[in-house]
Amino acid sequence: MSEPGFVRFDEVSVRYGEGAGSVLALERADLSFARGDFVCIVGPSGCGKTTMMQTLAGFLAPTGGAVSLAGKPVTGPAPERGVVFQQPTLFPWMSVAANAGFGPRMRGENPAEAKARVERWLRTTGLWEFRDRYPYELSGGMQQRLAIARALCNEPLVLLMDEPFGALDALTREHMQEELHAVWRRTGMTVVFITHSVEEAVYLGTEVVVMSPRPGRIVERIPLPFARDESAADIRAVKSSPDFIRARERVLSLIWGMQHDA
Ligand SMILES: Nc1ncnc2c1ncn2[C@@H]1O[C@H](COP(=O)(O)OP(=O)(O)OP(=O)(O)O)[C@@H](O)[C@H]1O
Repeated sequence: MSEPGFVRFDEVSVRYGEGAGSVLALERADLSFARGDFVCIVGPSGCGKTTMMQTLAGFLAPTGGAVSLAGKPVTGPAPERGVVFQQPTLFPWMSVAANAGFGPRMRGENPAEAKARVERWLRTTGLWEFRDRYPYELSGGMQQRLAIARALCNEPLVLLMDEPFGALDALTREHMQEELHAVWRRTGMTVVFITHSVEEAVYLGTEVVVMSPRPGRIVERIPLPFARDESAADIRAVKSSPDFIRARERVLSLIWGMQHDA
């Protein structure tokens, strides 16, 4: 079922600007993974995580190498690649349901099908009873759930998340991690997730990808068992288990070592 090259970064380099003042943000980054994987990218600040994700989103063309999804080169943004940012970019004048259904509506999809999909994802993200409210009536966590529901209403092949829980308080963040994990388990979707929280990455990821300081390269890929463990639904139990703490410390010491050597 799963294709190892579902998402591929082939020797991807990105240089911002030209000449002496230019910045090489990413240098021949190579990464490939299968459909259904939950890939968490971590690394020191400024190492090129967002740059890498933007090449997959199609917001940024690499200066070298190529990015592909499901065998097709990425040449620009498309609904098959849903993006969720740290700040939920919602339309304040639209209701929750209208925000969620924006993509399908813009593409002129069959209204009954679009409506069913909106209901499905608003129910999945616990927002169905708030469907007639407006973004300002929602908490920060609910707004971010809506941003996720809106991306999922486009039925993307891959969901790209750049520090999606970075602006939330610690308790809400943990709750959101649990919810995202449950949605991922239920749907088997493919996720690329950038985070500064190693604990979050180790809990959510089927794999943690560690990048070097700028220019960013992939220095280590660490497969993780926690996300796929059937008995691991209880976030507190997982995060306090000795195996989890060992894995978290391993990733932390890798990043710590790189920052120290830099
Ligand atoms: N538009 C731009 N023009 C010039 N330099 C840029 C631009 N965007 C990013 N950079 C530089 O490229 C490097 C990588 O940035 P990027 O945002 O991808 O890193 P990051 O790992 O996501 O950082 P952080 O963890 O701090 O969010 C940084 O040194 C940054 O200053």
